[in-house]
Amino acid sequence: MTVELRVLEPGRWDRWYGELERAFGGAEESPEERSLWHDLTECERSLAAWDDDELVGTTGAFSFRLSVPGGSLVPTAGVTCVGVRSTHRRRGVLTAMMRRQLDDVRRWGEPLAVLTASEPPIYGRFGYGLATERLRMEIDSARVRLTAPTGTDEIRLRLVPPRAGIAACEAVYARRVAGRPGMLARQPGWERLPLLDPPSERRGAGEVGCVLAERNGEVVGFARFAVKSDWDEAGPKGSVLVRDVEALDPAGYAALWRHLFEVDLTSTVIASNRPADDPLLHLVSDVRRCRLRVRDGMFVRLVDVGAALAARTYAAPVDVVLEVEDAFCPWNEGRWRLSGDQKGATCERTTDSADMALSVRELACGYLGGFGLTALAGAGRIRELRPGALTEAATAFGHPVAPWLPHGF
Ligand SMILES: CC(=O)SCCNC(=O)CCNC(=O)[C@H](O)C(C)(C)COP(=O)(O)OP(=O)(O)OC[C@H]1O[C@@H](n2cnc3c(N)ncnc32)[C@H](O)[C@@H]1OP(=O)(O)O
Repeated sequence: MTVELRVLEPGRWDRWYGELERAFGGAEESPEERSLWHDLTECERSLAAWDDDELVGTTGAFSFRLSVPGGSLVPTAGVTCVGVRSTHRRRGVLTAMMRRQLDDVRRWGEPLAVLTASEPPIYGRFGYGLATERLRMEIDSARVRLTAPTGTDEIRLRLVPPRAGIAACEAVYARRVAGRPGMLARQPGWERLPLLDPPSERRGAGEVGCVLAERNGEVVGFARFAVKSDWDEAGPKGSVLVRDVEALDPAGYAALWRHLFEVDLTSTVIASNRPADDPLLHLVSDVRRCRLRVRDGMFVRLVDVGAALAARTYAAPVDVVLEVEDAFCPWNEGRWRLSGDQKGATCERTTDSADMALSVRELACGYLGGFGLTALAGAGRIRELRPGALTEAATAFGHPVAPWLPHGF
C-alpha cells in the first residue's frame, strides 16, 4: 500500500468530510453542523491521504491563538478531523499524517499544537500530553443551595434569543480569554460555534436559551442552557443542561447560576464541561450532591520547545536546564536553559549540565499549569538531576487559574 498525502482541495471538501464521518461511525451530521465545519475548514492547512483514487485519511489544523499563563495568545495549530478508513487502519496512515502535520506546523512558525482526543491513548506517541481537565457536575438542584455574594441582587437577568445576545456574550467571552490558560481567542467565524443547536442533537431537550446578566445596563455575564422536561407520578423532574456560564465578576456569576438552579419544573442541573477550579464549587451548600467527575480535556504538543516555553510566564523565578527527549520531533531534543519569572522568560539551547530530564510530553502536561511536575516526577516521568531543581520548576510552572478549554473543535 502506498499512501500519498495531499493538501485538501476545496472542491473535495464534501468527500473528505464524508470520509471523516464514516471513520466516526457513519452518522451524518445535521446540515447546520456541516455548513459550520465547511466554512471553518482551512483547506490549505488540511490533509487528505490517498491510496490511488481512494481517500483513506483526513486531518486538519485550525489557526488558533491559545491563552497561556501570563495571558499571551500564542499561535497554535488546532488539530482536528482525524480519521482513517477502516480498511486502512493500523498501517501507519495516522502516523504519516501526524509526521507531515507537525512538520507543517513547525514551518508555519506555530510553537504549539492542541487537540481533544476521541481516545486518550492515541496521541502520546506523537508527543502530545494531557494539559487540561474538564469537570462534569450533575447537581441535585432541589437540595443544593447557593450562597449569594454581595451585589447579586443588583444584577438584572434578561432572557434573549441566543442569536440576539451573541455580540454581548462574545464581548464577555473575549475579556475572559487572557485570564484562563487553555482558552482560545475567537477567530472570525467561530462566533457561530456557540449558536450551533441542531434539533437532531437535542436529545429531548428544548432549544438553547441565553440569559444575560446586566448591571446598570452593562452586560457582565451570560449563560446558555437548554431544559429537558421529565415527569413521573410525583411530578416534574426536569433537567437544566448548561452549555456556558461566563461572568466578569462574582455577583454576575452567582446570579446566573441562581437562575439555572431555579428554572421551574427542574430538579437537576447538568454541566458537562466546567473548569476544575470552578468558583461554583464554593457557592454550593453541598458539594457531594454536585456529583463531580473529572475527565481529560485538551492535549498539548510543544512543536518548538524554546519558543513555547519562552511564550509563557512563571509563577516564581526559575533557572533550570532541561534535558528534553523528543523522538518524534528531534529538533527539540537536547538541553534547554529556561530562565523566567512572573514578567517573562527565555529558553535557549545550552551545553550546561542538566538539572532535570523529561520528555516533551511531560513539558506539555505542565505547560498550562494544570498538572504539577512533582506528580509527574512521582510517576517516574521526570528525573531530577540537581537536588532542588524539581521543586523550583514545579513551583514556577504552576498557575493560580486552572487551564480549561470551554468547547470542542
Ligand atoms: C483530534 C481528533 O480528531 S481525534 C479523532 C481520532 N479519530 C477517531 O477516533 C476515528 C476512528 N479511528 C480512526 O480513524 C483510526 O483508528 C485512528 C485515526 C485513531 C488511527 O489511525 P491508524 O492509521 O490506524 O493509526 P496508525 O496505523 O498510524 O497507528 C499508529 C500507532 O497508534 C496506535 N493506535 C492507533 N489507534 C489507536 C487507538 N484508538 N488506541 C490506541 N492506540 C492506537 C497503533 O496501534 C499504532 O501503534 P504502534 O506504533 O505501536 O504500532
